Amino acid sequence: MSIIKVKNLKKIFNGREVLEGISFSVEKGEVFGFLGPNGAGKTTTVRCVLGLLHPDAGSVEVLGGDLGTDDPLRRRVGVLLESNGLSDRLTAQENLDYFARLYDLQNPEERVAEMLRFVGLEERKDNPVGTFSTGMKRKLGIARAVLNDPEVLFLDEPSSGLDPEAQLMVRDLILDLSKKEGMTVFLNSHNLDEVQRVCTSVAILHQGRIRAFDTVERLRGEEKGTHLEVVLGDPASAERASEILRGMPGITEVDRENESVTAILTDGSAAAAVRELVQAGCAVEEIRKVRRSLEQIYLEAVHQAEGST
Ligand SMILES: Nc1ncnc2c1ncn2[C@@H]1O[C@H](COP(=O)(O)OP(=O)(O)OP(=O)(O)O)[C@@H](O)[C@H]1O
Repeated sequence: MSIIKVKNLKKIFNGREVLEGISFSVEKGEVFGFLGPNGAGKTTTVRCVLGLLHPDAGSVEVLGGDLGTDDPLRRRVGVLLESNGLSDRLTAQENLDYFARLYDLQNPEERVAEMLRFVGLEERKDNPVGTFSTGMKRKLGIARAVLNDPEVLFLDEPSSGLDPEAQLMVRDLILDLSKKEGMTVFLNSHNLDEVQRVCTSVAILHQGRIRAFDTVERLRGEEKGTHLEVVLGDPASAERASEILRGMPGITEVDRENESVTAILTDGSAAAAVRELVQAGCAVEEIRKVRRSLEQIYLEAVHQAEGST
């Protein structure tokens, strides 16, 4: 079931098409990463999805409706944009109490206590937020965004400006929300490592067009099998090894570059393949399983797009 559906979305600013008819969807329970270089149109897309900006063409649906016009629907959505939406003068508890009243929660005290625990801030609940570190403020911002137990959560650059430890805490919170609470998460981020670790699907936007949109697993080619790289002692040995691998069942997409041979293992074990190479007299120096990183995929998509414009 699609929680977010974007179809042929167009947005024009000052006569310039900033979004050129983009389409993507986010399924229930997914953590979706929305990627793209500066100025690609990510914020514009998110503002259209949240109903803060009116598209020039196309359609946007969140939980089957329009967030721009449907008040009850907005209560089923959590949003954490650049600012954490907190008052520095109030304590952590007072901040959440305020939003609990705003959302008209049924058991506000319980829910606020639960959320302070969830983000690990119960011991600091009586301190003014102005005394908090950037990481603590971000965690409280996430607690604020999920206070009303939303079905879908929008996060804009949740780890920007955070040190590695705080980034890790934010990442764990996102994974907890997705795995334990079954929340659908829309993550707008430049942090490819974070996206690779938490997202199940991604879209890459570049100059107002979607250049890639798929599950992380498929983009990394993992559904095809295990990607292997075999390093041999010399190019001749590598050529011989690639011929042998090409003739083996359960191995596809064999490619050689200098002393290195890459292949995809669709069936059988890497050890059995290496045994055959060694028995045939190939000087195998190293074998490793390789995974395409999201960074490679991202850079390829962006460079391809730049080459085609
Ligand atoms: N209100 C506006 N009026 C005119 N142009 C705008 C407006 N908002 C955005 N733009 C332009 O639209 C393009 C896309 O901007 P957007 O902020 O959506 O990009 P982004 O992908 O979010 O970038 P970043 O990663 O830097 O935040 C940019 O060229 C920007 O200058």
